Amino acid sequence: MIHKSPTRKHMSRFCNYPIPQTPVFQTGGGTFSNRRRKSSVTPLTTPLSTTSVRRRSRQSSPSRSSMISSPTRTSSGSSSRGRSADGLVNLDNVLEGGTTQQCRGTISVSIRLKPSDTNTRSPWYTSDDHTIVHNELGEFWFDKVFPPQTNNYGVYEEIGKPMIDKLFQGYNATIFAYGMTGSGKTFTMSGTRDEAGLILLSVEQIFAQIMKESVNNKSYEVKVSYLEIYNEKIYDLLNYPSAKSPGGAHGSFQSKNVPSASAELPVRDDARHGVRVVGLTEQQVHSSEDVLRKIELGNSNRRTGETDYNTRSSRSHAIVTIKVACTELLSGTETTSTLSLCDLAGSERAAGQHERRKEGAFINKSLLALGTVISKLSAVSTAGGVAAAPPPTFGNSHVPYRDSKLTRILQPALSGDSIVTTICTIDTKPDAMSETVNTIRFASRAKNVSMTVKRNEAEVAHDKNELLQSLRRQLDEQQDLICELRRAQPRPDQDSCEATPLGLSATVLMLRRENETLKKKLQHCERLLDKDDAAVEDEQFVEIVEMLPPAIGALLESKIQGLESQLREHRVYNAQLEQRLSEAEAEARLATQQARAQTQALPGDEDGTLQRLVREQEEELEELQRSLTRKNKMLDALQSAKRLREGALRPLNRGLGAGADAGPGRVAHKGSETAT
Ligand SMILES: Nc1ncnc2c1ncn2[C@@H]1O[C@H](COP(=O)(O)OP(=O)(O)OP(=O)(O)O)[C@@H](O)[C@H]1O
Repeated sequence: MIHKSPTRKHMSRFCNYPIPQTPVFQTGGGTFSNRRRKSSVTPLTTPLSTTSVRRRSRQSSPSRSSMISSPTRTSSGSSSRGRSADGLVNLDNVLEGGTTQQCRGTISVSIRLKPSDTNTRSPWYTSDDHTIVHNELGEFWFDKVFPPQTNNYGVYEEIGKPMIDKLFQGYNATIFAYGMTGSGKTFTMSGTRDEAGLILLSVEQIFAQIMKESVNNKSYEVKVSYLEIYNEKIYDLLNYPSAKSPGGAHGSFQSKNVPSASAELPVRDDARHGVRVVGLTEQQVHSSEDVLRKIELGNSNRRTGETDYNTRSSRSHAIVTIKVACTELLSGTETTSTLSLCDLAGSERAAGQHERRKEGAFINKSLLALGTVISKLSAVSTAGGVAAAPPPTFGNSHVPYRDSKLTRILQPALSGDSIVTTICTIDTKPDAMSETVNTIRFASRAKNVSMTVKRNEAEVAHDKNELLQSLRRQLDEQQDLICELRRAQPRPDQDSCEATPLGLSATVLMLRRENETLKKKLQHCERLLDKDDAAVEDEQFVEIVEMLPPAIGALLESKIQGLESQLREHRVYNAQLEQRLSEAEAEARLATQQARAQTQALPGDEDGTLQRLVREQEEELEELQRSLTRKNKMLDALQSAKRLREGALRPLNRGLGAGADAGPGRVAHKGSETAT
């Protein structure tokens, strides 16, 4: 089957099939076109053409789908068409009992070309969004190919944002950058001062999403951890000992802070949590600025050194993990998902300097281990994918995860605990050819790996007291942070800054809003607690409730109490609003009188200050009036809901022979007297 160009145009941009315009040979996710000539490139240790290249003609056989897992293939038979909102997440939702509990598909793989810094013509170029072409080796097809002019935001939009969406649906997500030294992994993940990278952009999106979701009776807690694997040892980048001695335990690297050997952390298999790094600190964060500060601290601790290709080369693999715990306030259930962002150290040829050579050996060994794991997974996926059955789950015995710390840490993600996206960065200059081809080969294999990813389950994590305490803690922390930010805020004019919110930075305003939301949630929880203790005194009501099945009785009681409680709260709030309104009216009257008097006294008030003052007061008055109207409407709605509820209970009362005396609205409990 040969795809013609019109078909190609109409295929989804996220479709996993290679859709060449000409007959092609295929290597994993990448493809060789039949324009391929005999390669004159020698540095390949294993020629691509002899490893996994298969003739295109075979692809039309049933086994074709096994070579590259199709995102459209699911056990439920659902199609991935219209899945474009998921961006480069190559997975289909699988419906179980009406809800999505897992996804199936493949690792998504993209290639990013580094802009050339020479005038030499590169043999590599992109022919469309999915295809990278080498003059001699031919075409390679991936989920996305980013041409050199793409900026970090463009990359984030395609591969970061969809992962954040999945994170908020309860899935874990992992993004890792792979490529030779100097090809742009750190540039992509961490960015520069002028151009934010995937980490910062993702974190900003997470907090923006939290602000959006918090109004729906949800509370969020975000924690960050940051580790590096240097010479096969794991270190906590956020918890370095303060020892600062250039050229310490690990020789000469540019890091200012040098860890003592005791900082090495062990990795363990834990029956409850799976693979975990023991002793790795998780620090709570409240804003993207907060995360940024921590990442900057971590980066300053990360080992860097100079290589032939990069003056500031990362000599370690670094993994930032952002854990987002969402608590449903009404049910008390908690779902935790994690986003892992990995900036791997770059593969390289042997360096001249001893220290670089030693580091390079460790880096290459662990990247080789990762390559082997990916190859195994790819092979298992290819074999398992022949049948239309779901992809196999990979037992530890098949895949050598234990060959390096990197693969051990990535094991849960690669075994279906997480949605995985990889961005492979390449430098297209001629002397990087061998490493670039290795990267393309790695990417092609990764492209074959099938995954079944489970959504994290909600757990009943807290009783209400714990929840209340946690919210109080969050509130205190928010308030401390606001005070801190206020103190740090430059104040050109002491009075005006305090008096008007316009004097505050956007961050403080955002924190204030967040704080307000938290306060409301706290009050809500306190009310829930009060309700739990409130005794229902009306005998008839108790009798009715006791006759009902316990679950319905409890629900009914809780609903009634909720309504009463809301009604009381709105009454109080209404009274406060009325009070504020009359105060504001009085103030406005006074201000108007003063303004008039002063305008008369100073007919030349050309700057209009007084008029502005009056206008502002009037606007505030109007806003308060609008707010009061809104509250009154809510009060009406609540009262009408209460009437409905009483109406619904009436037949029950009658049925029990108790309604005659009780009458509508007499089902009462502690504190409900004022609520009719
Ligand atoms: N897409 C890009 N656009 C502009 N500059 C880039 C790009 N990619 C990389 N660079 C620049 O190239 C240099 C090396 O990039 P970077 O440090 O990100 O490489 P790396 O792959 O992380 O290398 P290593 O593995 O050695 O740490 C940096 O100066 C970086 O700013």
